[in-house]
Amino acid sequence: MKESDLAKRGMDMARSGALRLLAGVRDGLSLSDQAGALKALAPQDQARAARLAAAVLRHQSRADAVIAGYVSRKPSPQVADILRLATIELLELEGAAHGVVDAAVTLTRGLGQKGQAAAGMVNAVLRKVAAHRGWADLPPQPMPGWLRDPVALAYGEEAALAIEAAHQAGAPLDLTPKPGISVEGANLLPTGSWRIHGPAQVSALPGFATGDWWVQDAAAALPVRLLDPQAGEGIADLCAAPGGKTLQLAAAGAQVTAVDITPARLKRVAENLRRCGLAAELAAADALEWRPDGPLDAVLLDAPCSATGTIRRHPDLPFLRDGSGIPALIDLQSRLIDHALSLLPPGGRLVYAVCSLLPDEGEAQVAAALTRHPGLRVEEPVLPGIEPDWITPEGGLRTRPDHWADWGGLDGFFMARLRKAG
Ligand SMILES: C[S@@+](CC[C@H](N)C(=O)[O-])C[C@H]1O[C@@H](n2cnc3c(N)ncnc32)[C@H](O)[C@@H]1O
Repeated sequence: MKESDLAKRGMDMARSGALRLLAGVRDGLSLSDQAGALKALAPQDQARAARLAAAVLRHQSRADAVIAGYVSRKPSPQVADILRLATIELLELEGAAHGVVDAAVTLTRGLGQKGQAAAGMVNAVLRKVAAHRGWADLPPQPMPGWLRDPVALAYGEEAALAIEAAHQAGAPLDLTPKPGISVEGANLLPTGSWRIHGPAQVSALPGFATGDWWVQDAAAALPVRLLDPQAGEGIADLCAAPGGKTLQLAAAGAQVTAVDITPARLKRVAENLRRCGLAAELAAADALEWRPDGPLDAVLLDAPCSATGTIRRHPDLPFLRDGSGIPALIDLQSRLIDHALSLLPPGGRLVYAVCSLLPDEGEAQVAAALTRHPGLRVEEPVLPGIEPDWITPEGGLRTRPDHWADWGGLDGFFMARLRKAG
């Protein structure tokens, strides 16, 4: 087969793979749930399929707005995804019109009898889409109402739009190195993380095999920096998997116990520790019931949350959630805070963190903990590289995807360092 035929075949496989992933998301499966679904494809085609599916999820509302101008009635869900994929390839990824349109028509025909009937429409619509002007002026995909309303209320309408633009732009690759290590080919960020822009195969990067660093968003690396672990301290990492923060604590020389309720996820902590040559005790347990064998100096509680701060990396999240699980998460978070505090001696410190944009899971949780626990204090963050406006009135640290816009943003997190009464 000629090289150009091989490339076309690979691209066609990636497109079909992307459509399978999108159908999975419409059926309620996350992209990471579907990690093994495209095993039959070559690794580079799997990666391309995942990138195409993510692009459709990031730009869906913009693609739908363009397509709506050229269709007379609503297409079936499968045809809608084919039209969206082709529209995004044409207008966002600047794919060659004839190749993209032909591929979309072939994919539509592959849907059986109904597809045969729709193929002519797909061809006609996409020829008009290819000539469409004004794509860049369309607003970014809005967050769903259950998320947008509280975000706009908390940070303002302008910030909500900037957050949506950051979701659309996606995220760079951030790495946390072991102390004293520089990462070849990456840029050092002010907070100490290293950043790589553009697509990268993580396992092929220098330093991966030798365990010099691990993948961790620059914001996700801040809770451990805020805790300021010292060599030899006994620290519990509650809700630890897949273990980015466990690795940071262990690399600082702390005696870490990593607790997680999901044994399969705890296995990933073990794998990450092994690759990086670091050690921690692992406990598969409900953090609400777990108690340490000996005294602790500090606890890190990276609580289960809505994960709405990570939409740049998980563009499927807004399509999979409807916000109905948030009250139960808020209740669990406050019980976890109370239990974490009960594990500490007087004067011990707790860092509470969530990768959420919702103040109810962050700022409000800390305010409520302060009223439930007289004598508990918030200690203001003193960390290299953080911006003064990330510090909240109650002394926590709030990062948002639209922060550091010129450097590629960072995930939405809230964290606070709490000191138990002495
Ligand atoms: C936000 S993730 C933690 C990320 C992790 N700290 C890191 O830095 O890689 C939340 C974790 O909480 C765990 N989890 C949820 N409920 C739990 C509970 N009651 N006890 C312990 N772990 C729990 C989940 O299995 C999940 O791995």
